[in-house]
This record gives sequence, C-alpha cells and structure tokens, in this order.
Amino acid sequence: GYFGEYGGAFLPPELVPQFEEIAKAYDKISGDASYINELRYIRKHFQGRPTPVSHARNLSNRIGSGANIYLKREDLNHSGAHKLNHCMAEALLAKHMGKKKLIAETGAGQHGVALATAAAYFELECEIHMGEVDIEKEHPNVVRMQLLGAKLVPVGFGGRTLKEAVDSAFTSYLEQADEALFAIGSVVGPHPFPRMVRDFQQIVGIEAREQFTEMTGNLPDHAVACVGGGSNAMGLFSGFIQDKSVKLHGVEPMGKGPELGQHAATMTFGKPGMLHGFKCRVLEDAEGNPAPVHSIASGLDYPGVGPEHSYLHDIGKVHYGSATDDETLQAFWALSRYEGIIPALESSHAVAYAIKLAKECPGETILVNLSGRGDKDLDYVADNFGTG
Ligand SMILES: Cc1ncc(COP(=O)(O)O)c(/C=N/[C@H](C(=O)O)[C@@H](O)C(C)C)c1O
Repeated sequence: GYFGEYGGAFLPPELVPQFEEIAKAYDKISGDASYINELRYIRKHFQGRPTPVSHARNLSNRIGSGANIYLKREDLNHSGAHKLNHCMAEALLAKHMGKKKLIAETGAGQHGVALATAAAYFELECEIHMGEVDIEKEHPNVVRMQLLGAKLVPVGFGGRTLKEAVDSAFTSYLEQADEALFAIGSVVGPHPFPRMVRDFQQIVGIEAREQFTEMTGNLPDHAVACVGGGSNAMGLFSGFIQDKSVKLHGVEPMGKGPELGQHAATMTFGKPGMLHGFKCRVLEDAEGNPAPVHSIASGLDYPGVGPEHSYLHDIGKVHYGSATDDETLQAFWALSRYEGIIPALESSHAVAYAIKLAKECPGETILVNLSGRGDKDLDYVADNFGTG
C-alpha cells in the first residue's frame, strides 16, 4: 500500500479490519472473470465507452505554433466526467461484498453524481457529504444527485468545502462500516483506495494510447491532466507510464496566486505529511495543519494529493505545473468558442496548461484528459465572470 514513502493506512483501530476486508475483497475479485466481464459490459453498454479522442484543430491553429492539441473526451463519459469509471467498479465491489450502501464525499459534485448513478444502477443506497459552499456553487449536480436517489448531507463546519466533506463522510462511515462501503472519489485515502481507484481509471489511458496511435501513427509527445486528488491524471498516465518518449504533466490550481490560501498547488508548495489516513505531499499552515486552499474549480481545491502522484513527483517521472484561475477561465471560454466543447473548470486547468505548452513546444503533439463537461459550471461562470 505504499508508493515510496507515501500511502499506507493510518486508521482508527475500529476501521482497521474494515479496510483489510476491502483490500482482501478487491484482491480477490480483481482477477475474477465474472467481475471483469460485468465491468466490461457496463463500460460499453451503460457508460458508452470508449470515449473519443478529438483533435482540437481550431484551437491548435489559433495558437499557431504548429503544436497540436488532442482531447480524451471523458466529458462524454456517462454522467459527464471520468468519475463514473471508478464509481461503477466501487459499486460492483460493494455488491460482491454484500454491502447495502455507498458513502462518499464530493466537491465539484461529479463524484457524487457518478456514485449516485452507480448506486441507482446496482440498487444500493447512497449517502453523499458535500460542503455548503460547494452545494451553492455546484447546484445542478446537487439536484441530479437527489434525482438519482442519493441522500445529501450538507457539511457546515470549517471551510465548508471538500476537506470537511471528506472528514464528515469518514465519520459517518465509522458508524455504519458493516453494511456500507466508503467509495472515495479519487486516488487518495488509506490503502487500498489509491491503488484501486487508479486501477479503475486505467481504462482511460489504455483507450487513449490505442486511439492516439491509430489516429496519428505515433505516441503523443506530451500527456496532460489536471490534478485534484489525481484520479483522472493517473488514469491517463497509466496508459503511457512505460513510454519513455511521452512526457507526463500534472496541472494543479494556482488559483489567485502563490500566497498560502490562494491556491491548491500541493506539488509546488507542499511537503511530505499526512492527511485523511494516508501519507502524501500536503499544503500545511504554520501550525502544521492542512492549509486553507482555493481554486475556481471545486474539484481541485484539496490540500493533499494522491500518494502515487507524490512519489512520481519525487522521482521526477511526472512534471507538475499549474494554471491560475484567470488562465483557466480563458481556456474555458476558448474551448467553448473555438471547439464547441464546454469543459469543466477542473479540466480547463489542463487545457490552459496545454495552451502554454503548445507555445513552448512548436510542432509537438499534446494529449489532454478532458476530465469532465462544464454543465455544472455554466451559471457560476456566466453570473460571476460573463460568457467570454
Ligand atoms: C470534472 C472533474 N475533473 C477533475 C477532478 C479532479 O479530481 P481528480 O481527477 O481525482 O484529480 C474532478 C473532481 N471532482 C470531485 C467531485 O466531483 O467530487 C472532487 O471534488 C472530489 C471527489 C475530490 C472533477 O469533477
């Protein structure tokens, strides 16, 4: 359960047997033919996979450096983001474990919607914890979760965003661990979740590598993905991690600037620490507590980051850059206006970074994981920043 010094499971004693049970169940069924076949059926006939790879021709031509940007269209995955890739697998695992309920946190609401979708499909109960700030900001996803039958638990303490939602979901799980599965929304949390969620997201990178080489006859020069906890990035990177020629880039939110509290750029400003029961790089305040964070994208404002990313950062296998709120908004508008694709604000960070990279790498190819669509962000952007 470790990636170098990062990862592990630092749990309250009463949860140790629960997490051991989850790890054992996952190891058991991940090689099981019926589980693999059912997941394959679901991906094709329920999720509508494979998602396409689109050449952002107009955007690339407008940048004019001869670089070409391509988009892996996880915005076209059912429920509108990459999150369903791990939620369907987590729900299937819960079924195999005889669980009746799924519990999770959500920030942007995409994971909440995806888990509620998976719970409806498998006829499981679903309890989603969400900060009051994010409930306000991601209202369309709140309605969708409730329509899909999930019970929403508003979280009103602390910063009232993602970190507190995780704390609240964890506490609730503690009380009902026998009949519920805690379905974490990213490659974070105590072992086995970082490895499990990465495994469930690998389908993205496997498809993208096959599609890109078939479309262009080559591997991409660069693979780019935004990083909140890091699940969509690990999904894309998994397809290329063995290819020496493909440069991997994780994009973090630089928000309003480098001052602590104005961003959530954990790789740039953080250091090794502990959060939510696992070791990772963490943004900490002067007292050593998780620092307040900000991003225009609810899905990225998390003071920690996945242990596997923390390791890949330290060994220099992945370069972690960033995009500010302003750069992100420009990318949100540009992709909408020039390509007819409205991206999630989270994914817009990866597009913003790819635009900067295209200017620095003339003639090269850049594959971006477009992790989700922007429906959830339309009103927030239009009301606060206009339509570009
Ligand atoms: C469209 C979209 N793209 C990227 C992310 C960042 O999550 P990772 O891919 O796990 O880094 C997110 C994260 N969303 C989560 C959510 O919807 O609840 C997030 O807020 C938490 C689960 C961490 C997202 O919605």
